[in-house]
Amino acid sequence: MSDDNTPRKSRITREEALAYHLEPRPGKYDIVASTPMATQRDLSLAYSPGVAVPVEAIAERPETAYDYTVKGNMVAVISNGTAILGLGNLGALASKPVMEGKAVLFKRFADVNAIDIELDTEDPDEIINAVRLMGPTFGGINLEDIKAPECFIIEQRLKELMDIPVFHDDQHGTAVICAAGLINALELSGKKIEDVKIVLNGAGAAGIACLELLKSMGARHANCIMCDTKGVIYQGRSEGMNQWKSAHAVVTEARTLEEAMKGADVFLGVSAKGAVTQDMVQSMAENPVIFAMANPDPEITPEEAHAVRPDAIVATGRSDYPNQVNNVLGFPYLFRGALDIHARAINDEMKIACARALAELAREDVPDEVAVAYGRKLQFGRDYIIPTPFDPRLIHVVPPAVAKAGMDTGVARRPIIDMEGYVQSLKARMDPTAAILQGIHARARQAQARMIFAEGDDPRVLRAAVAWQRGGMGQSIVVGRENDVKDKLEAAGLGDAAREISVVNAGNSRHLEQYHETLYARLQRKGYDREDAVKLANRDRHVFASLMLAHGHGDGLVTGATRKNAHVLSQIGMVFDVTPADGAVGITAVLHNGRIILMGDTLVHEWPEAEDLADIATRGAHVARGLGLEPKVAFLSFSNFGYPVSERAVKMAHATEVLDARRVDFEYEGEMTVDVALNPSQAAKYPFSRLKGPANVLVVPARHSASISVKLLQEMAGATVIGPILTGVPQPIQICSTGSTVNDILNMAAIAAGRLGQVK
Ligand SMILES: NC(=O)C1=CN([C@@H]2O[C@H](COP(=O)(O)OP(=O)(O)OC[C@H]3O[C@@H](n4cnc5c(N)ncnc54)[C@H](OP(=O)(O)O)[C@@H]3O)[C@@H](O)[C@H]2O)C=CC1
Ligand SMILES: CC(=O)C(=O)O
Ligand SMILES: [Mg+2]
Repeated sequence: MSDDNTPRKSRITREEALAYHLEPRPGKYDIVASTPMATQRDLSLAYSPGVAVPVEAIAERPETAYDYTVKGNMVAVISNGTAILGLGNLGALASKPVMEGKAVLFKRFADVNAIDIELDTEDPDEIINAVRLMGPTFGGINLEDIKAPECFIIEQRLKELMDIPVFHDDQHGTAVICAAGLINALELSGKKIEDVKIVLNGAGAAGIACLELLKSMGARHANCIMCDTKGVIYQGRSEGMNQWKSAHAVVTEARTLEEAMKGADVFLGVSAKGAVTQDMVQSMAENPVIFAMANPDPEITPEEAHAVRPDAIVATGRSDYPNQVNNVLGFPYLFRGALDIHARAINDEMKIACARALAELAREDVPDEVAVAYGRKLQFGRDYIIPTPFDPRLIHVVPPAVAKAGMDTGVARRPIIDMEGYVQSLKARMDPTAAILQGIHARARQAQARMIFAEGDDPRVLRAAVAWQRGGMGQSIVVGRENDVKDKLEAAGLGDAAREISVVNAGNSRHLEQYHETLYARLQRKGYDREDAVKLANRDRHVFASLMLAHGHGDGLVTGATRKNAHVLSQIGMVFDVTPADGAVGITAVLHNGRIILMGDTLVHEWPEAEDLADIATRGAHVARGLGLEPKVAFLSFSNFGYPVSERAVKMAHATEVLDARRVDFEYEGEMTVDVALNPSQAAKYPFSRLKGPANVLVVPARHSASISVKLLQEMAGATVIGPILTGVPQPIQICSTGSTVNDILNMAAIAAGRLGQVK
């Protein structure tokens, strides 16, 4: 956490942004089948002849399309690229990264399936026709980054033509979030919407919609001045006008933004980077509210605004400043609520319900996990006027408010009867694994560790080290040769990072003598003379990095991306006690399809006995708790509770007896097969089992079975694998695998920094 209660700014580079879109596959999403298509029977059901049955059912009763197809959870994100963020008209193709991004946000935040469709035309009639014809496919249409005034015509006409919600996000999504933020900002500055003087810059899609919504909430027409590239929109102006702008023209002497800003209480920017100067901000009324919402760069930065007006409440559209007023807080949840009532439209009442729900949520006590994720205490106030996008409450607070408003105003085809049940179902929609990864990174960010990256000769490691430091996670210390690190950073397009991260090696370390002494003291009775120890410390980066950690010249260590686990562990063992006898255990987290399991031992014990298996279970339970899971341990084998009989299975059953004697405080059971451990219907055959629910910690008989299982899940199912997490030792050391990506290395660094595996 930073001392000044503001988040650390994370910088991203051009190269990082391109790499994010390039890897692991071009683009940002895949489409995944929700049914298996494995057998001849599946084929007959999913396709011919079985598919004829739902076809006929839908032809007879069209509303059953919501039951038999993906329509009811499917939204089209449609653009022609004429107003891509604040970048202007860059065309349909160039808008695709933004539209794919919106599709991913729909999925990530509200479990709505969305697909991007870029239409290569600026002709409103062509767009209207294309979208109208797509109607049967989707439960809703999200128009995006289509410029004004064409967007108004397109949306209005499609609303008339289509029987599903048509929603231009830049208009109404932005207006809703702006309204939510403004309700709270005005509350904090002690002003009323009826009284405030509002200046809005940008008379396009977002601007017109924002002002309309605010007026419907009480803002007075005469108090609102709208500006565009030609200045103030006053009554009688003829240049650059259209009917939508005219509706907001006022009688005023002001002709420029600068003149309009004098004495204004509120500035709303949905125009372009840098459109507002410090002088303009300076001239505003007391306790001014400034929402500089242009993306990716605001009209004025919070630093610039605060420098001249410390009393200002400032928001931007970006995620790296406090108060992110961005439509990402709206569209996922508005559509979730609308889809769940099979809505015909998203109307004003639903939008206002969304704005009020967001405004109210920001005033509530913020759960610890959100505070941790943002690395600072979030409390309703000038730096927290609106919930943050990663707030896990949004999914079950906002859609019910939207759905209820839709039901009350008659747009629901299928009203929700059991609202409480609906709230529970929304909670269950969210993939807990995302929250777990977020938690790992949040805890690490809070620790602000000086992370030692031992393998500075590897470009992946260097990119991870740069991302660690630039991402505000802490300081990066790279072990490597200065010139080599510099060259490799340059080759990765990160040349300027060479000055930012520390590069340490035996040649430039001030502590080399100390390291030699420590290593010699440790190894002298293991057949090493002083010269051996000196050479080892100087030449082996795993040993050198471990010595740095041992002397407190770093707070955590990540290595293993370039050499096999077993080798790396034995080199670390030159400095630290990391053998099975010392209590070390490797636990791997496997994340897939919204589930997480922890598997052990994947690193240290080759062939564990019953006592070792009990240790592994205990360490697995410790890691589970560190991740916020209540541990349920299953000892796995090929048999269930004694049948078929085998020496190998018996040792797994004995492990439960060891835990009985130790009186541990977590659930465990065994031996059992993996399906009985994970599948409640299989588990039901053993009603005496002490596990209440599916296991989440799987203890396997030996390291080879652990390795086979993890790699099989990774290769066959595409599971995300984190680990092996080295646990049971006091030092925050984590060992990656040779196939690690930059993200995998960052995850391991975060685990080390958060001391997830460490024993107290
Ligand atoms: N934070 C958020 O959630 C959102 C932010 N936005 C941001 O709002 C901005 C506008 O988007 P959108 O409404 O879709 O685009 P449009 O193209 O529909 O409208 C742009 C408007 O801004 C005006 N404008 C452009 N540059 C200036 C300037 N320097 N000074 C004054 N007015 C200017 C244009 O004036 P004229 O009419 O004279 O051409 C036009 O009225 C973008 O930066 C976008 O990123 C948009 C949606 C959501
Ligand atoms: C956030 C958004 O939709 C925009 O800037 O266009
Ligand atoms: Mg947009």
